[in-house]
Amino acid sequence: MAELMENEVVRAFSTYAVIVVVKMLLMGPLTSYNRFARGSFSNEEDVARKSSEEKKQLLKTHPDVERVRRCHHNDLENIIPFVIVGLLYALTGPELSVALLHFRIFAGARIFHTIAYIGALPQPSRALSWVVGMLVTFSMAYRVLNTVLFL
Ligand SMILES: N[C@@H](CCC(=O)N[C@@H](CS)C(=O)NCC(=O)O)C(=O)O
Repeated sequence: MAELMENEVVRAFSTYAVIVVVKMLLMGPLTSYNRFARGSFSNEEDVARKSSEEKKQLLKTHPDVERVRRCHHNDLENIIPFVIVGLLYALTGPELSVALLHFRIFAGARIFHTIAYIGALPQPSRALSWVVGMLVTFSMAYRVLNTVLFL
């Protein structure tokens, strides 16, 4: 493992994988913040100490909370495949400059996707960032299959 970490591409991958995973993890606290700020809870036990009138108000969805949840869900759909495919890609021994280009574009695209989603920026800004991120993962998947295909 320590030897593997001496490989520059693996180190670059680890860096960008952690950046996008931490970004994704932060969607949880952002959801919680919005729940408290907007008064929107989804479980009876979360509002157990409130009066029944308050409970009725608080046990409701709020568009801002749902937006962050959808953004988080979209991260799960895209960042998990990036981490799995990206690790395999890093192990195929690509050129460092090409690998860095993949990792940087993906990280930039996903950070922009979050800004576009949370900030409700006009489309196609979010769609384009999603497509760019997905193309990076497909490009890495192509290289992995091209290198190791064994059916
Ligand atoms: N599961 C996604 C698949 C397609 C997708 O990821 N589209 C991008 C660009 S429009 C997106 O940001 N979708 C919004 C979302 O996943 O909530 C969806 O339901 O939209």
